[in-house]
Amino acid sequence: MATQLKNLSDFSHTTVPDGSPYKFAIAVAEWNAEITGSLYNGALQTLLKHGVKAENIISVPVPGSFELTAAAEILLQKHKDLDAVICLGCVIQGETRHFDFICDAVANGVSNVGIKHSKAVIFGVLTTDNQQQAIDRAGGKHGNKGDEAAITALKMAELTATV
Ligand SMILES: Nc1c(NC[C@H](O)[C@H](O)[C@H](O)CO)[nH]c(=O)[nH]c1=O
Ligand SMILES: CC(=O)[C@@H](O)COP(=O)(O)O
Repeated sequence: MATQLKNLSDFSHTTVPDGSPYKFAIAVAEWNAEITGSLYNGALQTLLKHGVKAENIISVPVPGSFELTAAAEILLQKHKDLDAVICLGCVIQGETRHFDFICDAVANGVSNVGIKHSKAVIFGVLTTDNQQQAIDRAGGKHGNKGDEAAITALKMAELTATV
């Protein structure tokens, strides 16, 4: 379903687990900081709203979305008690194919890190044609992808703990 047909922050249709037992890390890219800052605030507030203790949330900045894969690997290596890692970024198409390489690298990279560690690594990265599309998905008319990423992390933490 395209984002235009749903709101990234509407979870009234689903049950969200209690987050109090779980520990999360949030890695945030500094590129497009005005966007990623909104994603981070959305993810953080959503985790806290659903019972995650502030002391159980590790937040780390990385230079760009390409570095999110390395951050997820480092965090899961150093913090064995993490239940999930949320990766937040915003990649906006420029004049060259650099966009394609970054998006492919991050999507495949964070997926592979999660599989390697048997922990959920959440792909909370906006990959947009332009700035307005990013604004619309970082607290704008389509909601906040950071909220969605946090809800996904909570659900996957419960799955990992209960299967
Ligand atoms: N153009 C964007 C970037 N580019 C930087 C890369 O992510 C990376 O930091 C660099 O290639 C060095 O390894 N990053 C974003 O997150 N968003 C962009 O739009
Ligand atoms: C996604 C990017 O790296 C991109 O914004 C960089 O812009 P350009 O492709 O014009 O160099």
